[in-house]
Amino acid sequence: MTSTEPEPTTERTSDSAPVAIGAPVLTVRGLTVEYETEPSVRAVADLDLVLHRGEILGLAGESGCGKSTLAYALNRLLRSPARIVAGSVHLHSGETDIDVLGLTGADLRRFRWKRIAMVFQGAMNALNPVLTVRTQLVDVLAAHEPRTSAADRLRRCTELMELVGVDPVRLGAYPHELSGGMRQRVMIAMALALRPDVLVMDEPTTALDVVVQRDILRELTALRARLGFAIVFITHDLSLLLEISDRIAIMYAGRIVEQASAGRLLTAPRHPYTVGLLNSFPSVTGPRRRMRGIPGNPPDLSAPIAGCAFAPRCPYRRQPCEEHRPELAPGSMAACHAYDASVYGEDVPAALSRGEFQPIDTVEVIEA
Ligand SMILES: Nc1ncnc2c1ncn2[C@@H]1O[C@H](COP(=O)(O)OP(=O)(O)OP(=O)(O)O)[C@@H](O)[C@H]1O
Repeated sequence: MTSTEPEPTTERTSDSAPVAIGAPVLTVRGLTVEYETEPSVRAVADLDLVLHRGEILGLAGESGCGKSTLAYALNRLLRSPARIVAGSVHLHSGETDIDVLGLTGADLRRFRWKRIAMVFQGAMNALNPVLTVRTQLVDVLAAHEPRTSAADRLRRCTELMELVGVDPVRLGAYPHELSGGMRQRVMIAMALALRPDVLVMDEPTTALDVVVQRDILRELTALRARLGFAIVFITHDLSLLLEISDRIAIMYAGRIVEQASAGRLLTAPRHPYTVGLLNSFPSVTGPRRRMRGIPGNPPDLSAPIAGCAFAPRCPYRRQPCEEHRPELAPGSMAACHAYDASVYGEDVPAALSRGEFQPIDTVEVIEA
């Protein structure tokens, strides 16, 4: 059992229903994605991830760290110039083990929506403006389950609308007759129409006001408890992820640098980047603290990175950080040399253990 493969647990969700987090449903190994531009951009690098049945995995990181590229790769939705250059993605559904990167043609079309469905950024504007909600939902069902009768499809449309909290009388509405929140709920209904194993959500609620956003997310977590699908939820809003996720993976420069339960991440973050992110937003429930952003910018992913990609912005960097890349090894808590005294040259800095992040110009940076 490694840090990327937690023990199956039973979590309690916001609706108080116990959720069994089960066996792996999606396993990603060594995934590497490049944009073949001039120069090429390595947006996802050697990434490992295990998602469990019924789990909500939050994926956080600053803009440009590769979150969307990863999401699109999982669902085989990447378009040129993006290319998956290495790695594997396997979906485990019952007795079936699907090699996602090996799918082509009709198998690939069947896989999308049916196994992994996606709700992406701005999805609520992706509904066809000249078709009613009913027609669009029926189209998804008819395309993937052609043997069902018209009456069955209509019954299913009503069920789906009820599932996402929209009155089924709205099935006859055109998208412009619905509020943003309702359109987003309809998109979630479409994504759930074929009972997927995994729902990938890329910034699905950022365009909505906070109250509507929270309502939708509360219902979504209740739905996964009832239906048992797993969710990969992507946003740069770490405070939101801490509320809804079972587990959180922090991405930086195309790699996962820390992965932990939401509770552990909040109370005992390990990677200096995670610490920096946590110090960048106000805590609603925790103690008041001075907020500081992380100075500097993420690295240019078109240039080779020697050592730790975060080192130039890290107040705890030492010489080895600039020379060798730290790995998120099985069993390790964070991809950071500070947790390996044999490389770092001293014990974990006390300020890092306390979860403090000080901008580099206000602390003494110790070079080995
Ligand atoms: N079509 C493209 N051609 C070249 N490079 C691209 C392309 N799309 C994305 N990239 C680059 O890939 C890297 C990862 O981008 P990606 O959109 O996956 O990050 P992200 O974390 O999802 O960002 P955001 O939160 O802003 O959506 C960035 O450096 C970006 O500039």
